[in-house]
Amino acid sequence: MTTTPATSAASINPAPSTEPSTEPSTAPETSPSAAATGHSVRVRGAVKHYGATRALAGIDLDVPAGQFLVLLGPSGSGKSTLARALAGIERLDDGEIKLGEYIVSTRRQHLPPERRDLAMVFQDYALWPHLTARGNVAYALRRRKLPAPDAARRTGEALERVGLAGLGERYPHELSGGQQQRVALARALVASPGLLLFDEPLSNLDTDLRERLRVAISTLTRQAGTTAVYITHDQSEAFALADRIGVLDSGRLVQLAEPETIYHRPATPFVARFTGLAGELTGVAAVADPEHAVVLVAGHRLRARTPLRLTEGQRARLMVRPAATRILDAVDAPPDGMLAGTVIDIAYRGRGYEHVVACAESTLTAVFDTRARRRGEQVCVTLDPDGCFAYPLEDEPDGKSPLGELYMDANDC
Ligand SMILES: Nc1ncnc2c1ncn2[C@@H]1O[C@H](COP(=O)(O)OP(=O)(O)OP(=O)(O)O)[C@@H](O)[C@H]1O
Repeated sequence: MTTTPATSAASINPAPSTEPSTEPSTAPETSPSAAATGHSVRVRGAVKHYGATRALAGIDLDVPAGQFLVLLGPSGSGKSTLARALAGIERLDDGEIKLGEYIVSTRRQHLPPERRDLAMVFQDYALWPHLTARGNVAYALRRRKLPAPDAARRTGEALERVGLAGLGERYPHELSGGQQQRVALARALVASPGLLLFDEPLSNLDTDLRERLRVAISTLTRQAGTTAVYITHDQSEAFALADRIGVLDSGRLVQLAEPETIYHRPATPFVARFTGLAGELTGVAAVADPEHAVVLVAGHRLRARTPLRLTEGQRARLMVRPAATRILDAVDAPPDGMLAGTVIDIAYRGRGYEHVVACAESTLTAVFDTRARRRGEQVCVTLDPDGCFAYPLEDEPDGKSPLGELYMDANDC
């Protein structure tokens, strides 16, 4: 099979702004035509080591053309390495990457970034400091060999699409961080690449800007019909953007699914934790079938989903989504599905209050009520079985036991 995208219009972004102020030499373009739609992405057995560190431990991944995939994982899980391997910035030790019809990486062959018909948006914008906003965007069309009026028109349109029509003549140092990232987005979109790679593009921006630029990335990428692979460690960003989410843990893809599936059926305790919990409880499975279990927690019977096989009598960890919790007035003997607890903290969230509640020798955070409870108040917490997941306690791969820990970021989902 050939390894060259014969009709590709290579357009990886220029080097970061720390580079000398000369434009890098680039391979001649194979065709001036733009990709009409995105490329499919196929990764098989991708392995990458840095010395003794295994950054990618055999990744298999398929992204259909035009889909928006978010790779979600903690620091060091291999997200950037995978994105850089897709871009061609890193060489794989083993495995294969196919973009559209063309194999671009194998153990022996490696197509350079500028011939992969993709563009990348980085956390630090990576704009040329010596070029204006317009110049930076136009740079991505340099190898299209378009007539000058066409290139100028497309550059102007791209700046307009990202809301920077009036700022084209400014240099990067004359733009805010959000505006610089909009330039980077326009530069990525202008050449209509087959694949857009985003490496934590919103990390340097404040909350309001993040939200607005996230919407711009979501809408403009989808309008362009481009395939997107977006890297983040922020679960709320992942749920908001993705058609599908791939969760990475220690160089492995541990779940790849629609956001709804990741949220309602996290495949492992790691996925559940990393996608937002109010807290964790331990108990013993009293009743278990393939889909659900009743777990006895401090004498209370709590129903939960069972993403992994759980047998009766087995010790279980019950993981609770924030949205599955609700606070009620205390009752003498809480019925099944409820726990008695004590409010230890309260946070105002506009639409109501989130409470931290000590119960069953653990702590649940982000327990919602429209009215504020008092610190020290005795309450009941109801747990919706659809937002609770019971896993065998001894099957946890990381062996962590975060009972009693507070889940500070659990309010995002
Ligand atoms: N150039 C390098 N040299 C040595 N080790 C590296 C290099 N790049 C990455 N690693 C290691 O490979 C592993 C995966 O790193 P990678 O940057 O892909 O993770 P990540 O999920 O993107 O993390 P972050 O969110 O912090 O950027 C980590 O253990 C990291 O320390």
